Amino acid sequence: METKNAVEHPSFNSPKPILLDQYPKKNFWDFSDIFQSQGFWYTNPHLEAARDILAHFESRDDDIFLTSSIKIGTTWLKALCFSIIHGRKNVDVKVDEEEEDKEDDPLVKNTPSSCVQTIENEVYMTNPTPDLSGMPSPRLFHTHFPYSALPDSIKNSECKIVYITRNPKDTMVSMWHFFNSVRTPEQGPYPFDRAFESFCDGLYPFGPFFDHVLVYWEASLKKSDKILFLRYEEIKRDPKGLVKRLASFLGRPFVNEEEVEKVLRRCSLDRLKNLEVNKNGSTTVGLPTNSFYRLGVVGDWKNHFSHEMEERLDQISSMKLEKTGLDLNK
Ligand SMILES: Nc1ncnc2c1ncn2[C@@H]1O[C@H](COP(=O)(O)OS(=O)(=O)O)[C@@H](OP(=O)(O)O)[C@H]1O
Repeated sequence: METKNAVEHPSFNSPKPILLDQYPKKNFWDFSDIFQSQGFWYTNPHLEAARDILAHFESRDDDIFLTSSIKIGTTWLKALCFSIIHGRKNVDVKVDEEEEDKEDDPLVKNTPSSCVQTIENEVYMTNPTPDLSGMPSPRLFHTHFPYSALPDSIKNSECKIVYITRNPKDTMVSMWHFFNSVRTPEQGPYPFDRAFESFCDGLYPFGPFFDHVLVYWEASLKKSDKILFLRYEEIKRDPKGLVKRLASFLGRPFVNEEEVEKVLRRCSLDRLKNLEVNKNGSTTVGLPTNSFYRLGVVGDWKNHFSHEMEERLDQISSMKLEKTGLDLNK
């Protein structure tokens, strides 16, 4: 096999390096090189996974795909959907909040990322052609891929897609904190103004932000039975209402308010970030599990943005979202 210019990723040990010089390349925050394909930026392992997924992944009608760009609230959505689908065996048993950890909650022993695997990370990056045929239905997966990179079998089957997005300013701040948390003390934090520039230019894994959002938004308008479009801020504002909507969309409506409260309590940021399983250790692709939990508030950007930054991102936002009916600042 030709391996000229192939990039090695020892931690991912990719067995099928692909030729990368056909793709535009940039460096992402000193973290890794990223490559542009069909308007979106990918790391090399993600590009390889995208190719394998396109070639091999067969969706089932009862699959559920959670989709998002990065630092959007994916971990929360994973925990919520997993709890809605698999964590309601004891719905009739009223449990004291303090007893919660002792009962049969899979989230106590498993990170949300191991409960709902990101297909390009845990599934295909570590095993390019995994045999998923024995996996019981409903299969619950997550992906950061843009809609255009999803295989036809996902787009055309009866499977459901839940997309989540977030205010771009909070997303950018969350991303900055996340990638700083995986830098060495010698490297120190990446300069915020440079991070801001690359966010505005869409130069980060699975960027550009607005293009990612818009294609899912448009698809959700055309196929509202198949694609549920959610915003982080909506869930924060009305957690019960949104989680009920989510459960109904997934075909698992709640039977009473206690159930709703239980799922929300189990998936709260405070609880998850303090569970042992999320405090130590790392994901299969080497990211520290505690780096997925931070403040979880709406509006943290105000602590980081200058007035000029606020105006610039608002301008890009208005330009990109004009006439789409979508407002990400609400
Ligand atoms: N349970 C729960 N509830 C509310 N908010 C939560 C929860 N879990 C994670 N978070 C916040 O989500 C942000 C991380 O985004 P992602 O999970 O999308 O990250 S990733 O793309 O999967 O790496 C990050 O947001 P910031 O706090 O603003 O950085 C997390 O704190």
